[in-house]
Amino acid sequence: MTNEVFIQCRGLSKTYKKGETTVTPLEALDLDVPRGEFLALMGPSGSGKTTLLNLIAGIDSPTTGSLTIGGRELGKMSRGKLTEWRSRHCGYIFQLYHLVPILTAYENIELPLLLEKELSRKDRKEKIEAALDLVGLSGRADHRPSELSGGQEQRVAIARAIVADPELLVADEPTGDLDRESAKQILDLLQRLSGEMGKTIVMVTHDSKAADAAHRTLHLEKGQLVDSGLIGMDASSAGGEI
Ligand SMILES: Nc1ncnc2c1ncn2[C@@H]1O[C@H](COP(=O)(O)OP(=O)(O)OP(=O)(O)O)[C@@H](O)[C@H]1O
Repeated sequence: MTNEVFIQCRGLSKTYKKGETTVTPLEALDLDVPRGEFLALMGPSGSGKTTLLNLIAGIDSPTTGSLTIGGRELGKMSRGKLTEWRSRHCGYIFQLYHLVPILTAYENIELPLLLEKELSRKDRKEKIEAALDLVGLSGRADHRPSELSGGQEQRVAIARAIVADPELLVADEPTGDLDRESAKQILDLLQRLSGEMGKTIVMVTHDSKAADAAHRTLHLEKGQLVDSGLIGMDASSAGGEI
């Protein structure tokens, strides 16, 4: 982990209006995430975890406040620019993998690379094989999702998330549907991705054992952080080692 703040949220809020009702899943949130940190977010159902994750991943835009990632202000980007930013800089890992069932592991991992027109078939092959090797599934390239275990499917999904080499990975309950042993393999992999490859990882989880794999755990309640999300201000109560 470095001292450089990679993700910075200041006064970050998200509001949805449905008819007469206004819902505010996130309210005036301040958060610093250093480059290379593996951060876990916990909190009760409806506390705003997925909303925060989707803002950080550039899937949704904040209503007010600022969100800067790698020096770029995401809140000011148009929809098109945000989509372009996301495809280059952020890999998303879902609880239920979201693999395409009719494609093989190799073809699923290839999907994000098809957006990069300048990459040749050979370049793609090298990257896909490296990603398969990293997640320990080199022998399963030709298998479809239905021929893989849940843990293997999640490893293919992680290979797909990292194949284009984004600096940031967001994971929404990546171990939520897995047994202990498969969950441990996924968490070990995420630790390696931050520790050895310098990826910044933000992971939502309900499982405190999964959160233990992260450098730091923050808790959300009613759209606000219970612990300070700022580095150096309250590191002890944040449970972090930074
Ligand atoms: N698109 C939307 N329109 C209206 N309300 C929304 C929308 N997205 C989220 N919300 C509301 O925002 C609140 C926070 O939702 P969010 O999904 O971020 O919570 P969560 O902490 O991830 O919950 P869970 O652990 O159950 O996944 C909820 O009350 C939810 O109903």
